[in-house]
Amino acid sequence: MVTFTAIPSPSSVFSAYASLSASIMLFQTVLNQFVPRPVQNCISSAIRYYFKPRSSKLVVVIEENDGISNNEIYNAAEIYLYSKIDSSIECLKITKRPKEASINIKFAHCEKMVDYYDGVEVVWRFCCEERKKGPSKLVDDDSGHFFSDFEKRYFELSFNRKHKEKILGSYVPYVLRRSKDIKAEKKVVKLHTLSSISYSSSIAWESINLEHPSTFDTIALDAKLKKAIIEDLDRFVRRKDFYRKVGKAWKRGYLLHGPPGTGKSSLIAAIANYLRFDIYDLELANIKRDSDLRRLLLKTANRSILVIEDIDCGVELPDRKGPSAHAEGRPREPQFTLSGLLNFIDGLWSSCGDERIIIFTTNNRDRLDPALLRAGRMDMHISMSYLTAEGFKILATNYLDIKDHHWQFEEIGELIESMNVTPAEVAEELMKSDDADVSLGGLLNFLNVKRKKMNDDDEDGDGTKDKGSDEIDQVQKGKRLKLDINTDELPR
Ligand SMILES: Nc1ncnc2c1ncn2[C@@H]1O[C@H](COP(=O)(O)OP(=O)(O)OP(=O)(O)O)[C@@H](O)[C@H]1O
Ligand SMILES: [Mg+2]
Repeated sequence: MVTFTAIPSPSSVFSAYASLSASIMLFQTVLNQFVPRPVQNCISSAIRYYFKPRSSKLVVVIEENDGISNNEIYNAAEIYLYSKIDSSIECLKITKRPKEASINIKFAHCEKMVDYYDGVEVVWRFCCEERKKGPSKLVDDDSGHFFSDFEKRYFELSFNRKHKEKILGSYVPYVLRRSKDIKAEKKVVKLHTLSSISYSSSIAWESINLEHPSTFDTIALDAKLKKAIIEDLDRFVRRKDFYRKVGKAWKRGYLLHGPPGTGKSSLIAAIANYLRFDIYDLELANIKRDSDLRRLLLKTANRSILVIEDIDCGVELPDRKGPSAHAEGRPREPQFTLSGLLNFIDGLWSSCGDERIIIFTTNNRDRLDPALLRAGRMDMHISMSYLTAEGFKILATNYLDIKDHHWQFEEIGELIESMNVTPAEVAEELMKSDDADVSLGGLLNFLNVKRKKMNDDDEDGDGTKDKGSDEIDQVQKGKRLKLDINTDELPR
């Protein structure tokens, strides 16, 4: 069977075209004459929208500022992209403020960067335009500094629209997370101490950069104890959801106890440097009232360490039963009390702060109020004690750069094990010369003199060594570094 298809003749095509053009012209004339201008605009943009060829690209604009506050995603993108700058970038600008440790890098002109996430290509474009009208704005640069702003800055993030869910739901949160980590790495750790305000009787926090070089590598500690502390800190910082789930405040308390010069303050600095947490050094002797304590503690920031050194002798704390009697028999003003401190630790601050560490130090744990020692208050009791032969090797590596075994190590190690010598004493000897042989010779001499003095004292006295506390008893029995963890309190 044969079928015939009718092919339109050129004249019929031309006449159809002519009639279509005539209809469009008629439609335009009607539109111009009878329809108001705003409605005309709406109709034409709707027509353009429906007949425009569809692009597969989706562009997301991330402005620096929404007119009121900074855009967190913009700041995060800035930090994230600077960490990925490659040779394609032609011009950058750098800044550094006096209190910052490292330089800040920023794009100077419009730039384009390509990134890949889970196999998907994303293109970032940094755009920077001069503001056309209006006064320049004051902009907070995310570090508490304000500057006048003549430019409008934004990022354009473009990708294939079929990956919209992946990019907005997972890539953008990833950029936010990465920027937080990069910021934490760069963060300058601050030490906040109390100072009195000249025009009033109150006291306030004052901060300086913590330039204490102590780290877990430089601190002479029993390897197991060091590992346990690091693991405890790591567990603590990653357990946000756990603390929320069990309804516990996200805080952790450590009690460091041990003789002077055994590294309690150095360990605090090592913890702060490890976590990049600020330290708030609370000197109890400066605090007069509970209300001052509350005010100061409320001013401390999250991700910080509150330190109370020498808790046993910083201040005579009235006990928890209330005001004690004054020397003249009059009741003492109910001012700063131990219960105020403990209430705060247990309650007030716990409920309004996140990622807080509290560290108490003491030279003598036996002298502490039992209220401070009861289970659950301090999560970990860390005993810092006299130097061991193993600890000495860490100090020798740090101070003298001796990596391998030195011929004097054995003799020094044996002497150290046989007496109570603090890391501070040994560190001081090791600092006396750059020459390892000279330093170690000096240390050996120091240890021998100390040993002889100890023997002489023993002969003069009742034949026992000067122990003074239980802790030293444990040292004599070879338990040099002890770690008690209140295991009930440990999140698993
Ligand atoms: N365990 C240690 N590892 C490395 N260095 C140490 C250690 N202990 C002490 N030092 C050295 O001794 C100095 C004094 O130590 P640190 O101030 O940390 O002792 P402390 O236990 O806090 O003493 P105090 O009870 O008197 O406050 C430190 O600056 C450090 O150089
Ligand atoms: Mg100290």
